[in-house]
Amino acid sequence: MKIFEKAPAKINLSLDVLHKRADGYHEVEMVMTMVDLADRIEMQELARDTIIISSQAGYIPLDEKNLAFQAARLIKDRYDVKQGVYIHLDKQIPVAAGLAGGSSDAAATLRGLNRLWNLNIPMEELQVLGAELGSDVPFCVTGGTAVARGRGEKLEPIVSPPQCWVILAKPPINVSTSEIYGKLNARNIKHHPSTDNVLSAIRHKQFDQLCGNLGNVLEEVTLDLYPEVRQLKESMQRLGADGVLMSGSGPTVFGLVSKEAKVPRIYNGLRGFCKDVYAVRMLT
Ligand SMILES: C[C@@](CO)(OP(=O)(O)O)[C@H](O)COP(=O)(O)OP(=O)(O)OC[C@H]1O[C@@H](n2ccc(N)nc2=O)[C@H](O)[C@@H]1O
Ligand SMILES: Nc1ncnc2c1ncn2[C@@H]1O[C@H](COP(=O)(O)OP(=O)(O)O)[C@@H](O)[C@H]1O
Repeated sequence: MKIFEKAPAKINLSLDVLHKRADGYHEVEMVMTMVDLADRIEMQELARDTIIISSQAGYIPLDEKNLAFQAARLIKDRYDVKQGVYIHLDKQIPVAAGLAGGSSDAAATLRGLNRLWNLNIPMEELQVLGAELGSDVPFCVTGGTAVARGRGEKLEPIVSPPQCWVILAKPPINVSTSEIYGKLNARNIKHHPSTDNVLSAIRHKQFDQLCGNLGNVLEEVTLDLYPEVRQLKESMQRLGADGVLMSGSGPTVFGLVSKEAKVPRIYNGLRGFCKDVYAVRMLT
């Protein structure tokens, strides 16, 4: 049997760091949502006890370093599954972008194999498994819109943000999440976003309020290290996006746009100097 799962990209509408923990992780408070840019994952049963990964993308690992491989191995080990699986990743989400492409592939693999092997694992249990693979995986298991706390695994689902266009632009650099967290001085953050204001704007479907309250403390680090990300943010603002923010640890910058008529100008303006530009909808 063969099944398919979609693995959408996430964006962080706000990302606050409360403090650095004794285990080295950072205690976060983030508002996360999914956008309509997704990898497509095909999973096919194999009688042999093996995990095989393939992808059309030449730039991701296809061995045990792949997060989809790790997800398959985890579920096989934990539930004593003797069959194998062939997993093909049709990558559409740019890699190491701050869009959780790998985490979403891992989450989709957990959901897919749960179906393929009729394991009937509840979603909450899949999220607990996902946390072993990465901090963003539990959110990606259920998707939607949520506040994430802890190191990202404590989730509180909330209503969808007001519908709008999301323009994503990734400059041609790779950013390491651990390097960015490593360079953050959690005791000396200049500007904390207000999670409450972001949540209130979402609950009351106030688009302008949402745009005015977007904030990400990791921008302080990434924008200083990579001036091209700061330039990209400024370009997106100049081209007329209503709210602009870096997603996660970067380097992708997203712009929220309410009027469809404004989208082509921003998209084409960015394409002039950035290859990876996408105009997508928020997933509601
Ligand atoms: C920054 C965020 C925001 O959504 O996303 P990305 O930029 O990666 O998409 C996440 O917090 C990233 O989640 P994820 O990419 O799953 O991180 P992990 O694999 O768990 O951790 C990678 C490294 O980041 C650091 N890390 C991660 C999460 C956290 N709350 N505190 C940390 O300090 C740790 O150094 C860890 O070794
Ligand atoms: N299925 C996968 N898709 C993308 N990247 C993957 C995957 N599996 C492992 N990786 C590795 O994970 C790292 C982070 O990739 P990704 O999840 O796309 O970025 P981010 O955490 O910034 O959102 C990259 O170095 C990449 O090589």
